[in-house]
Amino acid sequence: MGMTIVLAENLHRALSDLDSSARKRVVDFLIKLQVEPHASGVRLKAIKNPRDRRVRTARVTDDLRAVLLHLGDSMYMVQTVLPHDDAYRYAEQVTLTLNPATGAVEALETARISDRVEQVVAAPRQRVTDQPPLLAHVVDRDYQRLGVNEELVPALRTLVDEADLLELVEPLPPLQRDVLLSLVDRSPEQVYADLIAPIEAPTVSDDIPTALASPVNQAAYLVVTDAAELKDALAWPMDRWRTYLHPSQRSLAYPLKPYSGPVRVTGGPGTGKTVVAVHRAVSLARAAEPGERILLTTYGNTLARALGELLERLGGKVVRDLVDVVTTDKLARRVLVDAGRTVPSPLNDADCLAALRGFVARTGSELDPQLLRDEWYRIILDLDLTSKESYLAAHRPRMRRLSLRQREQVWEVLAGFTEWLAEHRQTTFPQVTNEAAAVVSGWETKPYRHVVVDEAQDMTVGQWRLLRAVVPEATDDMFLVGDAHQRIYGRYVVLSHHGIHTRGRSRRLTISYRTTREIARGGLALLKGHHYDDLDGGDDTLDSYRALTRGPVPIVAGYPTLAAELGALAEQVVAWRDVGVTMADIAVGVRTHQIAEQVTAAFADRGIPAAVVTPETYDAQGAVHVMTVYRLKGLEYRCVAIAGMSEGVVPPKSMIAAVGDDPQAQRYLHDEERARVFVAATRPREALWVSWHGQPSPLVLPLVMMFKTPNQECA
Ligand SMILES: Nc1ncnc2c1ncn2[C@@H]1O[C@H](COP(=O)(O)OP(=O)(O)OP(=O)(O)O)[C@@H](O)[C@H]1O
Repeated sequence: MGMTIVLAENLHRALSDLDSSARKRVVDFLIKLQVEPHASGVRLKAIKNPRDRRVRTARVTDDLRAVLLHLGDSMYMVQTVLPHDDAYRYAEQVTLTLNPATGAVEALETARISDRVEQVVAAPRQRVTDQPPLLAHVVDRDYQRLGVNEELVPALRTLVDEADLLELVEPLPPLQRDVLLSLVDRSPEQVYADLIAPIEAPTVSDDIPTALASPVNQAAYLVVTDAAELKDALAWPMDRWRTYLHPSQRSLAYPLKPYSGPVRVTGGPGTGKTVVAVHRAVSLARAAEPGERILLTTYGNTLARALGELLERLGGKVVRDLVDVVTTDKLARRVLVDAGRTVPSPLNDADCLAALRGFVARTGSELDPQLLRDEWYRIILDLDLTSKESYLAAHRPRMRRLSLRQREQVWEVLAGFTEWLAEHRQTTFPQVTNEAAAVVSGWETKPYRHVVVDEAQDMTVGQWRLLRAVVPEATDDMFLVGDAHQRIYGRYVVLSHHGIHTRGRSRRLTISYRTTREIARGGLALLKGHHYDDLDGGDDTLDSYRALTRGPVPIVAGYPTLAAELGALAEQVVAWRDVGVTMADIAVGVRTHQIAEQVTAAFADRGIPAAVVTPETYDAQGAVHVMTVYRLKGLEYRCVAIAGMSEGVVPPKSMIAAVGDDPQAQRYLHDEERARVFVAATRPREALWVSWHGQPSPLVLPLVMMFKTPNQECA
């Protein structure tokens, strides 16, 4: 029988520093260790004077040594792989302990921790400054309750500078690091609620193999017992989230007992909602009874494709085959086709608007086609209203105010338009969705046992009706993730009004794993002073939203002309490339397709490869990805530029003119546009650029105030 091998998260970090041939040698070594531990190639050596007697080293290449801990007759934990001297230094000082507060198994580098503590305590700036300590609001008992190593406390009491804190936390295990960085601007109670309370059953076991099975440790260690699993876990490139979910994420995706009904998870950008949704789909698929199917759905094509890829990478083909990954629009068509109906290819939003324009021009109506489409989509079709009376009496949350006479006119034009569409054998997605919801409601056997929804904030009422109807009301029936701050299509929904009751089963994720603190701060500034809902009629807030890594300050700059702006942006792209960012890890988000074309043309003139991204080309290799801010939703890149953020473009002049002086309509327009800017601004993992020509859009002014360098003048 082979060995049980425990892979520490640390090892993955060490592997990312190695080139591919060295990584392959590490994988070969680990497979030998797992399969034939006594083979001649694997020599495990105890070292002199270890702090932890279980420590062993092993040769991987002439230069590289693995550092392991022998945890029992047939169990080894692999901590890291380092160059020879570093490996021995690490091996001498590492010690494996159980955190009494959290139950986490922690590999502590005691000497490094002591050195950092000494440095901080002795740092000259501590003595000359009269600033209060950074963590003055935390008392010793808090540290104990939050599982912070007691050796750090003297340094934590005195440090005044966040840079010192970053130094201090660098050698710590991930959970302690998260706790300490979170304490900078949160109370100990909030940090406890966010990071420690979600650790289910933090029963501290003295026995490390037993402790490794608890959720908190599954976040930092992967236990493997066969070579295939080992190979898969070390496949490259490796996404850390595949294996090391944060306890607050893991407890959502892999709950200890079934949920008694629908679950709602909210959280700001990059908090891992998609990752949790995909893990949830995997966990449901693995537990599925024969014949049960799972639906994993979202709003747009690009995202659905990305979800399918994540699912397969995480769960493999067996899981992928049990889960239908489709947009909710496609689901609607599929249901009708399965019911034997003929469905013409539906018009998309833009085509529907064009058809309405033509119809309005032919009938001589003076109503604005955009308004007509909004009334049709957001009220008549969304609420599935089939009579004029029901339309005139309908509740109109977040819609433009219209007089009774105007609404009568709207109904008449739209009744005519609906007939015209039917005569021409055309339909739209909301119509197909309503028909599908009605059809599937009548089915005794539902097509799915579980439904998982990503980007829930952008689903329409009609889509919720359909989603509720495709799955029976039962345990674990629906799992929804979303964020109203990122609602870019203005669909305000109260889930409980549509038979989706999540009360008592809602959770919020708060740590962004994507953005830097600087970018998160900018994102929050964009939304400051505005209110957001929690998808179920309550309020949501990003008060506890935070990022843990640092990065460059966003570049926020205005130019006199579009040509000057795109010239400067091209220089920035070259600067990113020069520091090693690949072209396909750079995205440019703009407000319109026309500006997207102008960006690619300007880049082409300067020899920078760039492609306007569609769902089919979203992974275009070797080129900067240029797209509208809508398409950036759900995606992420190392560097993101949002360009053309000028007054009159964001929001577009034509839309401002169309809403006229109705203050409510103006507010909704600005809310939607703000959400788009917010979504775009929170896509980068490392660097953000925001620019405009002429005057800046009022929506980016908070960024201008926060980041603009004094020598950059607005044009
Ligand atoms: N536990 C984790 N450890 C490391 N990385 C993680 C973890 N969870 C998520 N990530 C990474 O953080 C990034 C954001 O995750 P994800 O896309 O799931 O967030 P999201 O909340 O859906 O974001 P958005 O709302 O902005 O679309 C991804 O790169 C993901 O791989």
